[in-house]
Amino acid sequence: MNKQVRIYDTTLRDGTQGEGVSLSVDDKVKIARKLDELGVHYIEGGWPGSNPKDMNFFDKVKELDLQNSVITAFGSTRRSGIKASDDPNLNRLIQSGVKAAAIFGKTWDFHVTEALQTTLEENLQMIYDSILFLKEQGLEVIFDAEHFFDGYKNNEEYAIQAILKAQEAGADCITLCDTNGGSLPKEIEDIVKDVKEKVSTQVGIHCHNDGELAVANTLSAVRAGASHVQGTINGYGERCGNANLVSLLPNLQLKMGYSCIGSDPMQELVSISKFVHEIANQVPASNQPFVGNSAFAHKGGMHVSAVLKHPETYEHIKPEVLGNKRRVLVSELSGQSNLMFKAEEMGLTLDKNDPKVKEIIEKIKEMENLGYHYEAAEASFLLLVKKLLGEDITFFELDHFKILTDKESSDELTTEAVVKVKVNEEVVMTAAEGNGPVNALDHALRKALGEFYPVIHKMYLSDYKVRVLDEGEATASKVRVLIESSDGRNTWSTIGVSGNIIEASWHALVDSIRYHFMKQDEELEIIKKDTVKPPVGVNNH
Ligand SMILES: CC(=O)SCCNC(=O)CCNC(=O)[C@H](O)C(C)(C)COP(=O)(O)OP(=O)(O)OC[C@H]1O[C@@H](n2cnc3c(N)ncnc32)[C@H](O)[C@@H]1OP(=O)(O)O
Ligand SMILES: CC(=O)C(=O)O
Repeated sequence: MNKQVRIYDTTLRDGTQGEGVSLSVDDKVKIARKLDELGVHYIEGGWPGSNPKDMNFFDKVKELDLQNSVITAFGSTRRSGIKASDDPNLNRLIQSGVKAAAIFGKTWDFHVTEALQTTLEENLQMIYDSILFLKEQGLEVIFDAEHFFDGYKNNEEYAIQAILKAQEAGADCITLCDTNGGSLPKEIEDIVKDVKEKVSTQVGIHCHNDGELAVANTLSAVRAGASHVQGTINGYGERCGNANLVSLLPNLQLKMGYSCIGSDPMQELVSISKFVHEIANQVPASNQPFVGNSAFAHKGGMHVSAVLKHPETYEHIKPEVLGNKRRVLVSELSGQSNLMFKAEEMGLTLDKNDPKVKEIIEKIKEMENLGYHYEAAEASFLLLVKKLLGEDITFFELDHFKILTDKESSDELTTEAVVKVKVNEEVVMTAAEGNGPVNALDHALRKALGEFYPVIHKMYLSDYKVRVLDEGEATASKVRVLIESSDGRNTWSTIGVSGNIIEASWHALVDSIRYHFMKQDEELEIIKKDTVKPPVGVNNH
């Protein structure tokens, strides 16, 4: 049996009801294009009766040549006491030019009397009239039965009456909504089963995540017979969000065997999740299931040892099928397996039985005890390993540096750094200004080294983070400095730890520069082997 589930994405409507999420029309169009590539069946674009931006979206999206998705507009049943044909909201749904509309209506008696402040009978009539009106205009109509599960638990007879009204009016799909997000998977499953016995129309599910069960509840509804699934990319949505489609899709398709989207688009899940986070200006959670950076990151030595033998020992699914990848972290919790994996990844030849392996692991643990955190600074980790293996990755040595910060009466704060370094037995001293001590040091060091290694000008610092390690010591605390650097193509992270923030920054800075020189050196070797001229500015020291 080919089990099918229709995927209904509401990132552009319910997703934008999430705090901090605001999308421009262009953002919405870009996301719609991606969702179509992903192969969702419906894209709910917004509420045309709510604001001009959403109406604008429906105009713009017509220009896209969508291949897979039907654009849907959202609205509500007519206002109480007026004709459906006179309701501005319903009319805007038609004016938006969509082929499908989703309207929500009340199915919980409490909401009818308290929120709508109308009679139970009038609400049923509102549902009926609104759906009929849209059907008469030739639209496919999805009825979102708002608060259905709470309604069913409080007044089952009325909740069922409400959805039967929607069916009678010709709704194409009745979506049962756990609007307050408080239901449990077993309740959802039992209620959906009961509904499936009572209605012949397609049943859908729309769950909120207030009990952190939106995905589980949605899967329970599907088990009970729901075949239309609503959710949002990354789970954005009102309050705690909606069912996360990024988790639902692999669960439904790869674990439960439902056909939702193709297997090729499934491999784009990581990239789509990141794309939407980026456009919505949201910071992705590293531990986001399936697609997060840490979703397949193994840290404990025991885990790494087993994963290297058989990945399925600690992985519930293959990362590649979602476009993700396996990572191994190095820390004080590492064993030799972590080191061997990293060494291979970094192109180092290391024999598992070499006594150096144990020495390196011990050194890592010792350094982490001092406050180093190598999983966040892989470039420093590589330099440490190379040094312990006896490779010369020094490039230059510090003779000394001095920093002078001057606060003038004019309130101007100036910082100067003087750096004396030794390169190939030659001593060079430079001075430079900066907007702070680290910046001044960076400038002075670049001046000093630029003469010997012009490639230094190809790199720049892209991020600088400081963390106080033992807050109890107040200004005498130890600090950890993490520096991220880039050459425009690659980025790398380095670390320094000290009781003095300038010294910690110096260590991180020096590691960053050494790593860059080392990489340029390796690149030069490769280029030389390919008998191509070295890039301009690369020194063969
Ligand atoms: C469960 C969900 O997520 S539903 C979607 C919720 N999303 C949004 O609300 C975002 C978009 N909303 C909006 O832009 C505005 O709320 C609008 C334009 C739709 C309405 O704005 P206003 O007319 O100023 O009304 P307001 O938002 O204060 O109140 C909503 C009104 O709709 C009524 N209403 C609520 N649900 C329904 C319904 N299903 N059918 C008919 N009327 C409804 C309420 O009773 C209330 O009526 P009242 O003004 O007579 O008390
Ligand atoms: C329709 C909808 O968004 C809800 O009931 O949560």
